[in-house]
Parts: sequence; C-alpha cells; structure tokens
Amino acid sequence: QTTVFEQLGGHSKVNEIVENFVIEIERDPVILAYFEGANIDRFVTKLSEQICQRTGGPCEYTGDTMEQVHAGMNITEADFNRTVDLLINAMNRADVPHTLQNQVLNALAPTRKEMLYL
Ligand code: HEM
Repeated sequence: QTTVFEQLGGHSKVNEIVENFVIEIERDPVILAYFEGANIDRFVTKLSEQICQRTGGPCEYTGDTMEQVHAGMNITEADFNRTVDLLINAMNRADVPHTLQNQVLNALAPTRKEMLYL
C-alpha cells in the first residue's frame, strides 16, 4: 500500500507545501510575531523532514522535540488553529487534494498536545 508521502508526490510536493506555508506565515501578522528571530532556513529543512517522516516517507527528523522548540511561546489553541489554517492554505496553493490534506493533518495532529501553552 502506498504511503501518504508517495500519494503527495514525494519530496518536491512536501517542499512546495512548506515553502507556501512560510509565505502564508509571512502574510499573517499574528503568527509572524512568533517567528521573530527564528531561523527560517532551519525551519524549512526541519519541518520538511518532519512532514516526510510522519507521512511515511524515507526521512528521519533531526530537529529538536516539539516541546523543546515551542517551549516559552505560550501558543494558544486559537493560534494553533490559525496556523493549521495557514497550512491548509499552503496545501490548497500546492494543489493537494482535500482527502490527502486531511491525511497530512492527521499525521501532524499528535504534535498539538506537545506544544500548547508551553
Ligand atoms: C502543526 C503543528 C506544528 C508543527 C508540526 C511544527 C513543527 C515545527 C518544527 C519541525 C520546527 C523546527 C524545529 C527545529 O528547528 O528543530 C518548528 C519551529 C517553530 N515553530 Fe512550529 N510547528 C507547529 C506549530 C506551530 C505553531 C502553532 C506556532 C506558533 C503559533 C509555531 C511556531 C514555531 C516557531 C516560532 C518556530 C521557530 C523556532 C526557532 O527557530 O527559534 N509552530 N515548528
């Protein structure tokens, strides 16, 4: 059976989603505020790895834990949901079909409880 990663179309589509996601973040003043001082190149690399790994692709996530990364940001539920909306916009702009979008979101959903209100 094929993985979600394969159904997406592999690395190039994951990279396209993440690049679009960064553009969406840059357009959203509320979420952009969290990224002041962040290393965007590193964010792109590590998030791509993580999406690849969690969707069943041939990658190993080499970044810090979700708790470590997001600690001190005090991310609210509303801002978490707002960020998910930006990711959905990014996937729409990358022409990812909706059923597949849901599978990507399901693959990332477990991270939610690892970063809220830390
Ligand atoms: C779908 C949920 C999310 C996932 C899977 C995720 C994943 C990641 C990953 C993989 C990194 C890079 C880790 C590293 O550098 O080792 C990162 C960094 C970051 N994330 Fe998230 N994230 C999520 C949601 C959020 C939300 C909701 C916010 C804020 C509203 C946020 C703010 C940040 C910031 C500011 C950084 C950069 C930290 C720095 O470079 O100092 N993330 N995230």
